[in-house]
Amino acid sequence: MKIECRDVRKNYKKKEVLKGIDLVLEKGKIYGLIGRNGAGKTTLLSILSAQNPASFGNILLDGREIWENAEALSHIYFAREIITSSNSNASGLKVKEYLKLAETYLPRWDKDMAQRLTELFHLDRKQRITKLSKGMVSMLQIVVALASKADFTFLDEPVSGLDVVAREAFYRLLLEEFTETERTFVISTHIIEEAADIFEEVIFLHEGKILLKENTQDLLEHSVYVSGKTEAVDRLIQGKQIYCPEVLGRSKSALVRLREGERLSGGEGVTLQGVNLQKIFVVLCGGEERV
Ligand SMILES: Nc1ncnc2c1ncn2[C@@H]1O[C@H](COP(=O)(O)OP(=O)(O)OP(=O)(O)O)[C@@H](O)[C@H]1O
Repeated sequence: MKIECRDVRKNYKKKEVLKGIDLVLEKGKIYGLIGRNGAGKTTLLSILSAQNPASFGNILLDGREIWENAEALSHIYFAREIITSSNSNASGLKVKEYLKLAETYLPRWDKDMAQRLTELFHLDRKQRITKLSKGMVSMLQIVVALASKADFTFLDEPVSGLDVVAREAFYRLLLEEFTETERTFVISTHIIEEAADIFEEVIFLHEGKILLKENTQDLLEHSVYVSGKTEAVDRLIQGKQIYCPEVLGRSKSALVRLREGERLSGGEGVTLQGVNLQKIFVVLCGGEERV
C-alpha cells in the first residue's frame, strides 16, 4: 500500500503555497515532516487526506485518486489540531462525546485502545474540550490518531504543548503501535532532535517544495561539518557538495553532504564533526536568519 502525490500545487488566492510536490509514502514507515512556520506542512497533510482540495495534481492511494473516494479515505486519518474556539464543531463537546463522534466516522476505530489511552493520559472523559489545557487537547488528538487505526495516520504537531513526560509517553506509544502494526505515520514537528531517532525518513518542506526526503540515518552519516584554516578546508571540500560555507578571518567552515561512497579524512588544521538533524535543518532551511 502506498500514497503517491503527483505534482501537487496549492494556491490560496494568488499565493502559491505548495509548488509541485512529488512524494511517495510507503506502508510501514514513520516519516518526520519538518519545515519552518508557513512552509506548507499543514496544507500538504490536509491535501494528502482530502480535507482540502489541491489546486493542481493528484493524490493516489495504490493508483486510485483519493478525492471523493470513501474507500481510499477509510485508510487515511489526519489528526489536526482540535480547534476549541466557541465556533468550532468540537466546542461544547465533552471528551467522551468527541470520542463517540470519532467512533462514528472512523471505520477502524479501536474503542478499547481509546479507553486505555484516555486513562493513561489521565483525560477526564466528562470534561468539556473547551475546558482542557493546551497539552490535554494535544493528548486527545493523539488518542484519536492512534485509536483510528488508519493505515496512513498524519499528526500535525502532536507534541505541541505537551510536557516532557507526556512527549516521551507519546513517542513510546507511537513506537509500540508502529512495531505491532504495518501502519504509516507522518508526524510534523518543530521539536526535531528528540524525535529524530523515531523518524525512519525525514522530509524537509521548504517554501512549498520538498527540499529533501531521505533515510534519517543515511542523512546523518553523510553529513559532516568541516572547519579549520581556509586553505586546508578548501582543499578538503573541493569537488564536494557543500552548504553554507562561512569565512571568519582565516578560518572557514561548511556543511558537506557526502555522496554515496565518498569519504572525508581530516588533515592538519581541519576539524570534522558529525551533525545532528536540527543542525542540518537550520543550515538547509535557515536562510538569512541562521546564526
Ligand atoms: N485557509 C487559508 N487561506 C489562506 N492562506 C492560508 C490558508 N491556510 C494556510 N495558508 C497560508 O499558507 C501558508 C502555509 O501554511 P501552513 O499552515 O500549511 O504552514 P505550516 O508549515 O503548517 O506552518 P506552521 O509550522 O507555522 O504551522 C502560510 O503562508 C499560510 O498563511
